[in-house]
Amino acid sequence: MTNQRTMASILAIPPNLTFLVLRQLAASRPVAVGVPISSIRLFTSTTATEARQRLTARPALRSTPTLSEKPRERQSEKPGTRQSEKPKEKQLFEKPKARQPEKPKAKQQPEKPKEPQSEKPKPKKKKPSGPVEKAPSSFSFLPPPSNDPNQLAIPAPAPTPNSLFAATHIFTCQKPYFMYAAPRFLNFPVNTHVPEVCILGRSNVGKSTLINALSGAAGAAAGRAHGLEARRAGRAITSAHAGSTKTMNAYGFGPPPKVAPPKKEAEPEEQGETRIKSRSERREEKTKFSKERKPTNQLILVDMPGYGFNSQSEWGKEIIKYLEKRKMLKGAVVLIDSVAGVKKDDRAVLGMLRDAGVRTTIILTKADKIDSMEEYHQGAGKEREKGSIGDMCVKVWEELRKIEEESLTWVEGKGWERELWVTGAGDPRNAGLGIAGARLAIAKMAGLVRDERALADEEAPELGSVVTKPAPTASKIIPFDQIVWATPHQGTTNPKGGREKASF
Ligand SMILES: Nc1nc2c(ncn2[C@@H]2O[C@H](COP(=O)(O)OP(=O)(O)OP(=O)(O)O)[C@@H](O)[C@H]2O)c(=O)[nH]1
Ligand SMILES: [Mg+2]
Repeated sequence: MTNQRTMASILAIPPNLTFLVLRQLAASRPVAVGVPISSIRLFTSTTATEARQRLTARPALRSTPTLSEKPRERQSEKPGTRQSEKPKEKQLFEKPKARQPEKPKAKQQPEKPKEPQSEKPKPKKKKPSGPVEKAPSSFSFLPPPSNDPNQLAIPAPAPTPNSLFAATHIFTCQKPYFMYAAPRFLNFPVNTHVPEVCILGRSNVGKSTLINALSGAAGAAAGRAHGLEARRAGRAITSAHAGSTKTMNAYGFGPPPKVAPPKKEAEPEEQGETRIKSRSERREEKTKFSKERKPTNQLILVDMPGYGFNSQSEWGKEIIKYLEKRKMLKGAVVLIDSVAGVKKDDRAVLGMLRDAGVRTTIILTKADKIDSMEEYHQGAGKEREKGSIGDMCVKVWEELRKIEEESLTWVEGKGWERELWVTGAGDPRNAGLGIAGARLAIAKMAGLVRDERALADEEAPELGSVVTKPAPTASKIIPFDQIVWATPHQGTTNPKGGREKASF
């Protein structure tokens, strides 16, 4: 019986203390217990397993916390303040349930100021500090008459909307297409149908930026075209570092022209000729009929590597070959920095164009670097400031006239265009400054668009200034024979017999 009672009392003892209790019992009742040790061990082991089962069963009854609940517990519990760690007394005195609702109040308070914050994103957009005036889409100057004592540049009359629209359509009706990059002239694919215009200028003058602006990239976007993304969009890669364009890169604009496939000419043997063809003739013939691809675009612009700083002499040699040999080359656009003006390298390239007999148009770039839009217009006024765009135009004409002295054909109005076009292709403030005009200048040179203004820039005036009359209709062009030339200090006589004053 005593053994049974002992065992019963042991049952109520926690399992971790059974061994100690048994030792105490053995010490207090050394003889009377009389329980074999093996049975005690067995008993203790069974109670331990039962107790373990109970302990393990308790957590199983609890619902396992979800992922969303876990962070809540962590947020509410500060380190060292877990409820399980707190003494029971504290848990009793504390009234967490009553205080807990105060926390959401603290959360609600910051929510109120958030609403007005979300309503005020606009103050971040600061208005540009620069002028708000709208940039002219076409901006060009004509040279003053030789007898003008002031020798001021004359703002050219605005092109007709028809011709501006036609030129803009070519460049923007579809995405530009990056056709190829040719490191050497030999790498150029054969082209017998699509007119080409090349863009020349010193390194960093803004050639690639202008090409992007022509295709519709606005302002800063035109001057920040980098990497594969720009390539995929058909854009020219630009950089603030000189010498970024290292190959002759061709870009296609406008839809493909409708051209009939080239027909093979009759063989000389068939015509009874026995002449043996030279190697270059055979190669040309072979490429002409077998390798020329179907035209993809209406117009090709070739972005040339810049000359001057960071350039390579090899590029110059290849460019000269291109200018001399490319059959579909309709003209060259030479870009000149509005601030820097004509440099030694520019003179050398203009001389190259003169020698190769390539028709040339000058476009002034970075005109936005002149402080305000007012100064553009002051270029033509009598109270103009020094260093205005008008002064720059006068200097450019002087240079061109010096260069043309060595040629009989490459002359004002024939070899080079008298009208100077002013642009700010990469201007972040006045996006698109003069870009529509530049499109017209290029499309006109390529023979794709007619300039409908009553200008006679084919020939330089010998005496006085050119009289231009507003065209009665947008499409009518006054023939060269009908243009009336003004004599110095006199009015002009129009064909109808009346007298009219020289315009400008
Ligand atoms: N402010 C202003 N910056 C321009 C303009 N045009 C070009 N730029 C900047 O001038 C830098 C050179 O432009 P690019 O178009 O890469 O010059 P590039 O002539 O092609 O230069 P290379 O390829 O090195 O021969 C870029 O950082 C352009 O953002 C402009 O009209 N106005
Ligand atoms: Mg470039």
